[in-house]
Amino acid sequence: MQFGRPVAVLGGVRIPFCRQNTAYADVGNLGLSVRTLGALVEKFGLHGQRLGEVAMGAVIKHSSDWNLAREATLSSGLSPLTPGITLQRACGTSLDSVLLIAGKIATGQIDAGIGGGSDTTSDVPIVYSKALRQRLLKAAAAKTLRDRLAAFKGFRLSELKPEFPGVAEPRTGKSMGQHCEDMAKEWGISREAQDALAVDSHHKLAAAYARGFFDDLVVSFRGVSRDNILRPDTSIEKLATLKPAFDKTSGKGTLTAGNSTPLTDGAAACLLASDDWAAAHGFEVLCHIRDAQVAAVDFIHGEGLLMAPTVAVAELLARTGLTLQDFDFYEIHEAFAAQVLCTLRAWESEAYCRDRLGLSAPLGRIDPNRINPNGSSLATGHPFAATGARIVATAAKELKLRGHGRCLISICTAGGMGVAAILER
Ligand SMILES: CC(=O)CC(=O)SCCNC(=O)CCNC(=O)[C@H](O)C(C)(C)COP(=O)(O)OP(=O)(O)OC[C@H]1O[C@@H](n2cnc3c(N)ncnc32)[C@H](O)[C@@H]1OP(=O)(O)O
Repeated sequence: MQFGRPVAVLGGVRIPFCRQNTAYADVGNLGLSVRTLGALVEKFGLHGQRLGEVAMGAVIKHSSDWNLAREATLSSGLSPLTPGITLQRACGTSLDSVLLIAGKIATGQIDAGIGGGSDTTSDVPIVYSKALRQRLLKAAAAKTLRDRLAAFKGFRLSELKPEFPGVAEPRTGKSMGQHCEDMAKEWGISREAQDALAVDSHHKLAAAYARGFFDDLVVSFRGVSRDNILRPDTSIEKLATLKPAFDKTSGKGTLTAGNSTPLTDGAAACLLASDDWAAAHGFEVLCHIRDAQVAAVDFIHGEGLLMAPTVAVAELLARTGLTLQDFDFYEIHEAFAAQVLCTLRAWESEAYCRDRLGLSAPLGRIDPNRINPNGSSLATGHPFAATGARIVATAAKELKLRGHGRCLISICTAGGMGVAAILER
């Protein structure tokens, strides 16, 4: 994708992210999205305005959420004439929501729109067994009492066993954490390096809150005004005491609760527009989206599940003529500390860059001090479909404060995909 008309990011908001089964335990995706969209409408004074599109998503949602984006839009304060579309690309969802809106602005289909997403693991769809679902449907369609009762002939108590949505990849049966544990072993990522990255993320997020960075980015909800996952006082010594979470038996597991994202509830959204629309409404352009790229890896046949950002970024750099070092800072989603470190090591690896990315030289090292300057998912938490919009809003604010610069965004997703984008000011 290459943009035609410039696409401006005007800003974003999110609610504080909260650990599963805490402050938002009884809210649901619609409630999280409505609070967030409503706050964005408030921030930009968009009450009653008709925007071109609202794109939002959730990775785990109820069918009763219907078209979540449209339903949230109808309760947001925007004009009911604003359409809404719901999409899903696992943890890339709300970066993709932003990019969908960006594409529509770039091609002139719309002048302004909102991209965002939400997720809750506190209110997941728990369903009956397929056998019981079929019986219930048959019974509901039956025209006589006899047919209704016949639908339950041969019913077994085991059919009442509830089914929970899995966090495992359907093709491999392994969880994201197990896949990432495999990657950490393949790339030789140490426990110490993972813990250090995690502690750093908490400290950077705490510092950003302390200097007021999030004052206009995070809106309180349900009595919470700051991500309740954040542990400003965490330390390498404390993290070193935690037991492996995904490889509990081999004695070689390195991923723990401290260097993995916790299951999280939350939502985030960003306002995008053409330069003309921004000027006409008196809004400052925080930055522009220069370009973006999506890629996938063949994790079924041995590639690391969360390695696709290495490919997306390489392709993005090739198209834009930029090098990996041409960025003032990087927003690399921290699904797990190990996944960030594997990605960095792959970009530095001559063999990987040659054999997998088809490059004549490695993409090279990036300055660790330029990565996630305001903390990232290990400290904020990771409500899957909210993370992309959180990152875009954070990066746009950082660019505004710096006055100029360029940011590379990279997000790994379930299903072996990666989404990357470039923001510039
Ligand atoms: C989905 C996509 O498309 C792509 C992606 O992003 S992949 C990533 C998707 N996300 C996931 O897979 C979620 C992975 N995380 C999990 O499954 C779970 O959080 C987990 C299995 C890692 C841990 O679960 P848990 O054991 O319930 O964690 P939790 O009880 O909170 O923490 C365990 C201990 O660590 C401690 N701890 C955790 N983080 C800590 C920190 N930063 N500092 C100090 N202590 C910490 C806790 O206090 C707790 O200690 P106690 O036992 O003394 O109370």
